Amino acid sequence: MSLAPYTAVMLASYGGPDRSEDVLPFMRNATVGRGIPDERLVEVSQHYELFGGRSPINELNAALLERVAGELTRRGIDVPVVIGNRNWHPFFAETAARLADDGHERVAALATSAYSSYSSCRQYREDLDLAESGIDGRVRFDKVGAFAESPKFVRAQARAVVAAWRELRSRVGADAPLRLLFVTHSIPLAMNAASGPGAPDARYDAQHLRVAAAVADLATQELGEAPAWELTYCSRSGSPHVPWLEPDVNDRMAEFAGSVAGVVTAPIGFISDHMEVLYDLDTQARQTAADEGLAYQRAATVDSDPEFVELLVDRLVELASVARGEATPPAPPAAAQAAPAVSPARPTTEKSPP
Ligand SMILES: CC1=C(CCC(=O)O)c2cc3nc(cc4[nH]c(cc5[nH]c(cc1n2)c(C)c5CCC(=O)O)c(CCC(=O)O)c4C)C(CCC(=O)O)=C3C
Ligand SMILES: [Fe+2]
Repeated sequence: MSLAPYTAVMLASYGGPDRSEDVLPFMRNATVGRGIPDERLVEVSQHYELFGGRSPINELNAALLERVAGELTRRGIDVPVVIGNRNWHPFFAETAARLADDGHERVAALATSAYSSYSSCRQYREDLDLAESGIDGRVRFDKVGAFAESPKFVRAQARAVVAAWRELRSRVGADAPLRLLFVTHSIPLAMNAASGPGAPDARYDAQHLRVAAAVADLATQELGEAPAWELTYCSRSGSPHVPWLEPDVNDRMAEFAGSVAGVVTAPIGFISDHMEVLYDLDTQARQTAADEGLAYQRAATVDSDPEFVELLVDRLVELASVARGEATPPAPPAAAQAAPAVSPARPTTEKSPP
């Protein structure tokens, strides 16, 4: 198997600080031009300080990189896999320069964001473009697209949900009412509306709702009970006057107090135990649960699930065959096809809603 025309892979991630002095500069990079108030940056710095002034993201990416490289090798593909980040060292530009010096001209970029939105997708493309022009186009990056809506991703999430649900059940008993809260990163409503290729169902929240429904279906088959689930959000930032996706996972949990015995949170918006998972879920939401008298279990992220790593490498191989002209680009999610931005003439057999 081959990854031609690509001679290298860059794991393209968010980046994060490794020491206290770097926390604020990192956050200023991440939010430049975004109107995020300084109070919010100071508050989020404290989340990093709780964990020694460092983000877990760099070690997680290093380990993921090894697994991706291992899976490529297993398939007989021998290319270097390197890391590049949007907001901290090694920046895309630094890695791009190294790749160019090593003689690479076409590189496959694999972003660590599973969904499509400005922050998780287009901004990566824009920053890759900047890195390319910074080295006079000596390296060209092609980027793997959003991959959340694929069976391997859904199955990996479902395995994590099933394990967490069983764990919680064993603590609270067979009849206790439980809830399953899928959690993702909140984004501004305007960014949500602009996500995906333009169809209403391509919005960021709709992508998550489809993944959540598919995960819940699989988990139901496995568990023999149907968890009552909903989608909630974490990490709202920005000015209080700008609307972001809601409800916040903590607010929702507070509403359960008295009627629900426990909750499983499933961080489907994060591929590994990023700071949002360690702080927003394992620290803050866990505390909210304790305050509200709810039993609490957080489902694992898909990070080390072998099928997740397979999926990433499938997507790299697919990107390469598209670049070679042997395959057509992957179709957008089914729902996006069903509701194109510009409606074609409606078939006359279509039923109108009641
Ligand atoms: C959709 C999305 C993902 C998921 C997709 C993906 O994974 O890419 C994500 C991931 C991440 N976000 C991260 C960190 C931060 N995000 C911030 C700010 C923001 N995120 C946003 C969105 C997202 N963010 C948005 C709309 C903002 C407001 C500023 C803006 O409009 O762009 C800020 C500034 C402080 C604050 O405002 O909270 C920080 C520090 C880290 C690293 C964590 C670690 O260190 O482990 C990761 C993986
Ligand atoms: Fe973020």
